Amino acid sequence: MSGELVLVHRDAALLAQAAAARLLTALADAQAARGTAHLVLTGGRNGNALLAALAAHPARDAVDWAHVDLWWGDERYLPAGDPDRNAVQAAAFLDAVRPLGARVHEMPPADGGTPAEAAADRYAADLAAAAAPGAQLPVFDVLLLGVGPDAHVASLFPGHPGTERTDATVIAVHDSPKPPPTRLSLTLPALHHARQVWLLAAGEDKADAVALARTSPGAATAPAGAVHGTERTLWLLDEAAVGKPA
Ligand SMILES: O=C1O[C@H](COP(=O)(O)O)[C@@H](O)[C@H](O)[C@H]1O
Repeated sequence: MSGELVLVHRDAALLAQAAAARLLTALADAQAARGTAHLVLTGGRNGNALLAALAAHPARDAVDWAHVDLWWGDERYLPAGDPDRNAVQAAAFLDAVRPLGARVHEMPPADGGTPAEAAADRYAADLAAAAAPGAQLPVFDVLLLGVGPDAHVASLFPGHPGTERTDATVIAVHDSPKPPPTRLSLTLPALHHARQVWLLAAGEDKADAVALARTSPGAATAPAGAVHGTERTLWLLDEAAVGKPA
């Protein structure tokens, strides 16, 4: 099992600022070690706040963005440009790093005809194309996961069949308990292809999910507690999400 660390910041804004600074260092370290960095992005409140802080960070360009691959852990399967797509909510960050050469791998948007399964297969193929020969996935340097109030991560929801899928790296998720109902998600085995997993949670409404996940009851009950990095698993929380002052 990888090393696990819990860091608690005063509030959500500080959490986003501190995580952004930490992420820039992690990406620069990955590039120093391997020349390139693979980062998996998350949607949701905390993921969006982190990306906004990253885009505005004075040390943003300490990272060589021309050697960064940006992936998504999940996406809401909606048409391109829909304001509820994770990639659209991250547009300010993506628009800041694209001109610097970052390779942005968005999950396919719904086009009114392509089944979500075909879109998932397409993203799996994109991932495989970036992997070492014979592998299905690149090794992600940092994988960001926003923890939902029900302890879901990516689009893997408690009690939902997606948490059990081991036959694919990317799946279509139907009847999601959180709108929209159709989503694309990396599976648990794919999420485990990361050196560092960072779980983000801020706010009182996340306290129960964090407490439950930290007891590791299993993926079917709390997917957030079932994802671990091969080198490190980092819980990045604010005081409200731990339910008491640190
Ligand atoms: O729908 C989603 O929600 C979660 C967490 O969102 P939050 O707003 O409760 O923080 C996020 O991890 C996931 O990427 C997203 O699609």
